[in-house]
Amino acid sequence: MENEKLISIHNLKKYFPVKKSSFLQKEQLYVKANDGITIDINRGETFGLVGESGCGKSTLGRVLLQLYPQTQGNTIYYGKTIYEYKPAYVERILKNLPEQKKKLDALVEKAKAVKEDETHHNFKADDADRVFHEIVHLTGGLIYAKDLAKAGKLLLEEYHAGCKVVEEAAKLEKDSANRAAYEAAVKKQEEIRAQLDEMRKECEQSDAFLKAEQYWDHGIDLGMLKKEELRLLRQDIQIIFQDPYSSLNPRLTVGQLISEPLVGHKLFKKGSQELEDYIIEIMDKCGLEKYFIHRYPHQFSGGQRQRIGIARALALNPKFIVCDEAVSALDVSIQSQILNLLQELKEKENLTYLFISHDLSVVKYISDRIGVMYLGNMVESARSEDIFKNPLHPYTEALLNAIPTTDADNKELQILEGDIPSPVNPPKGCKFHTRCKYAMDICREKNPEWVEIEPQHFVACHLRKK
Ligand SMILES: Nc1ncnc2c1ncn2[C@@H]1O[C@H](COP(=O)(O)OP(=O)(O)OP(=O)(O)O)[C@@H](O)[C@H]1O
Repeated sequence: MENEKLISIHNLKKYFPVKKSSFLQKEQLYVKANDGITIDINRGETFGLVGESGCGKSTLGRVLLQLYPQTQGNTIYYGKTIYEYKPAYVERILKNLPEQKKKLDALVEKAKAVKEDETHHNFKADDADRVFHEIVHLTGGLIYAKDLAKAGKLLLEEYHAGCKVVEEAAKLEKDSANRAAYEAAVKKQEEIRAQLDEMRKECEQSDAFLKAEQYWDHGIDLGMLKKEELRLLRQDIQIIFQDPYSSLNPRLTVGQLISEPLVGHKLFKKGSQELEDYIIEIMDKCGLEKYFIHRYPHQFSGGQRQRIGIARALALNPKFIVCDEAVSALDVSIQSQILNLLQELKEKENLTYLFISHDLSVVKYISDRIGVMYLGNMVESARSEDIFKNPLHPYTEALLNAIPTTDADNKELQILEGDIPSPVNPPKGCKFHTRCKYAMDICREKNPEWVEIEPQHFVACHLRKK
């Protein structure tokens, strides 16, 4: 199923435990680096992520790649379907649907019994929500079917039929004589889907059913993957770091640096001519001369080193790249060259970027949409031009006012009076209220909801009610 989303993040949380200060300290404290982020990233777009240092941008980038395991929430990846990828969790859930539902119901009951603590956290509610999403992406509304064992069995048949379609399609690509087998596989899947539709009609068309129904798709829940499954999927999802000095192994030549992930993923044989040809092709795409192949990172300038980092990520033919402050360490003139290269590659290679930067003028230049983060939360997101023309969150407004007018001034954002509160013990209510000039009583009490005020323009602020 085609989906314009490439990644869908739901209630994503990443908490880092803080080391206890003494053995008398009972409560485990956490740095709430990401504290409930819900956002979609669409195919082919550059999603810019801005906010002051420490607001959790890098953490979000790393959690998306599952370099850090997520504490809560769901990250669904649509670059491949479950039929193509066959992650083990699909069978585990569908084979045991009645038990899965029981587990979910128990979590929902527990969540109801827990009162939110003063920092508005109900961890049981998070558990229930996560497990709900883990299941409904596979079942849709059939999670509420009367005969769950039967629903699970049929969904599993549909899944196997879908996997068969993928296999036959691959054979067809190699051999046109396989058309009949392919068509038979498609027909079988359609028949099972028709039976599933019948089952759906038999369910009570309640709000809960309809809510679950909207999630039925064939994306991959990254948080559910086993280590080895994740390793394979990393081909699709790459990262480029800020500091090309420390992210490149100084003992390896450019050729070795680019070939390392290719050999690791068994795409090429070490030392083969094909590999060398491919590396030169990638280097060329990234503006690196062929004869650089035997040089070491220290023999290059910062901009060239960043090109090596880009080539390394690009070599695996990824679909999605997190660019984490990818140009922040470079001189302004070099920055624009690297930004142009990224832009060019995005179009040629059909890439999607999450572009993390503390510098709004850079983000403005490259992004289709922008998300603004404050203390672990997304406070606003919209199309780039709407963020600049019509900022709805007071924090976004302050960020925009702080864009330096002389572009030589590329310093960390120091935009508002007052310190950023601690992410270990953030302010109650809206986390921004301690620095907001419009703060009202409700802002000190209640966390504002994330609402869509205009198409594609989301904000979490009590001033903006729909
Ligand atoms: N591995 C870690 N262990 C413990 N705390 C961490 C870890 N990584 C990040 N943090 C904390 O999480 C919060 C968010 O950090 P993060 O690096 O994601 O912010 P950022 O917006 O990218 O800022 P910067 O641009 O300064 O890196 C910070 O308080 C940081 O100290």
